[in-house]
Amino acid sequence: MRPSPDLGGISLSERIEVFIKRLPGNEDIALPQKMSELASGFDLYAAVSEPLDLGPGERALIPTGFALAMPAGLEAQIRPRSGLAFKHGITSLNTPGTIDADYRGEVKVLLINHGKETFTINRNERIAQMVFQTVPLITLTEVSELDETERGAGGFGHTGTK
Ligand SMILES: O=c1ccn([C@H]2C[C@H](O)[C@@H](COP(=O)(O)OP(=O)(O)OP(=O)(O)O)O2)c(=O)[nH]1
Ligand SMILES: [Mg+2]
Repeated sequence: MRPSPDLGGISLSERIEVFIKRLPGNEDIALPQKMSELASGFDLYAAVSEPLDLGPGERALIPTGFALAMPAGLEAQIRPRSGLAFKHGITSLNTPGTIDADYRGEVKVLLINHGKETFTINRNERIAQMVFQTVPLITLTEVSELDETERGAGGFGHTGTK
């Protein structure tokens, strides 16, 4: 058996428990679901009270009907679904959206319509996906000088013309 790398206490082979709370009035909304065994993301379902029309260029904050509590050292990212983006131009404006470990409010999805047609978001429709990630606990230490590297300050394409 191969050993799991140590990620500061979080073992990749261990399941990490994240608490999810359905918010009142959302008993009919599906909880986030993985659509295949090893999917990265849990698909998120729209908790709009009635169908919401998103016209070309319009954006809207879509409720999901749940809140989370996850251990320190995790975050959740809200990412677009590629099918909605490809077929309809529907994506998440602030992708990847950041759900902080200490956030206890309703998880929301900021959608924008980059397509040419109005897109209707129905209750309980899958609108985005949520991927959990580990976030190392960092202390930022101010210094007056940084070490030297081969790259130095080169960036923004300095290694080639394309
Ligand atoms: O797509 C998103 C992005 C954020 N949030 C919630 C959870 C997150 O923990 C909180 C704050 O998000 P962020 O830090 O991106 O927003 P901000 O503009 O910096 O607001 P704040 O000052 O509250 O941190 O809003 C969502 O529900 N969905
Ligand atoms: Mg913030």
